[in-house]
Amino acid sequence: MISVEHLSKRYGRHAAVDDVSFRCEPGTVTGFLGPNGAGKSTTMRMICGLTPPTAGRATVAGRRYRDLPNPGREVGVLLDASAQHAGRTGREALAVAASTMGLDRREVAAKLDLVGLDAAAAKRRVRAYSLGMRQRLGIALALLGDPRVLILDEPANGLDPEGIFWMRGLLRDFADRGGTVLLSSHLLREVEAVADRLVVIGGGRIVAQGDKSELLAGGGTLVRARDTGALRRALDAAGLAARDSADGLLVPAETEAVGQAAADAGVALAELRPADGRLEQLFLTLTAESTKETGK
Ligand SMILES: Nc1ncnc2c1ncn2[C@@H]1O[C@H](COP(=O)(O)OP(=O)(O)OP(=O)(O)O)[C@@H](O)[C@H]1O
Repeated sequence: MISVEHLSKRYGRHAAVDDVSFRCEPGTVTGFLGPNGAGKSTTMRMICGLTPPTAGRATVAGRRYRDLPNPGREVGVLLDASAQHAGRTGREALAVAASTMGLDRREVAAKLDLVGLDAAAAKRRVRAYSLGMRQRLGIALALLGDPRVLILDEPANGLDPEGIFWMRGLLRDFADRGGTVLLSSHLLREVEAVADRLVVIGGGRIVAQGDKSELLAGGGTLVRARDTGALRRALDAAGLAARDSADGLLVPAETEAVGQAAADAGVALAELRPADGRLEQLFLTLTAESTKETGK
């Protein structure tokens, strides 16, 4: 369990994080979502005791991070995969951490295996690792002490599509066995695929939080046919109001009702899907604003 209560961080006059509160429960993956510069890393660093908050408090498993007697056994952290000691081999990096935590050396081999770093990769120095390999090593380090909580900042960065798929499975499995996961991303689709809950941050403030399905619902249905006129008449006949959108017709109804109306009228569809909901719209606006501000 992670609890964040009214956390704020100011740098001079700039509020990097402003009165942020949320909780992450056991058995769930919480996606911490926000555009670049929104305050995700600063919040995570405060949870892990690396940045002192200006106000507020964060606890992991009921205690402040720095009060945990053996933090690596309680919470696995991956904040910056490129911050690992470049001169060590992957195996050495894990062995050093295992000895600090008082773990059996066998854990090193088990975790290398779990994250898919083979014997040859384990013998190479970290400076020769790709970003994807560093992420895998970082995840191995986070999992080393078999913690019940994982805090991962942009763990999908640098992973290839197969790696991203693998990581989603790993995090889902971790949560399904009762673990608590907090992971950040600046990409909605990336966290949407694995998260149960979403916390959305923009300009240092929480702008939305809740169950993923609730936050993503409510957009209606997007439908497209080659014969738009026939589709419009079919929807009319079924009593469904439709309006034009850039991608087709937008209908404030479930996909099933829209598909049925088209089928009843014998209209062939080219596309039928839930339309982007409020969260997508909100997130697009946030991202556009941050791009304007930062020029990124
Ligand atoms: N040490 C610091 N000194 C001054 N300003 C900082 C510092 N660390 C972060 N900031 C500022 O705080 C804001 C939030 O940054 P943060 O890194 O937490 O955002 P983020 O959501 O993690 O984005 P990114 O994905 O780009 O890292 C930004 O405006 C950033 O410039």
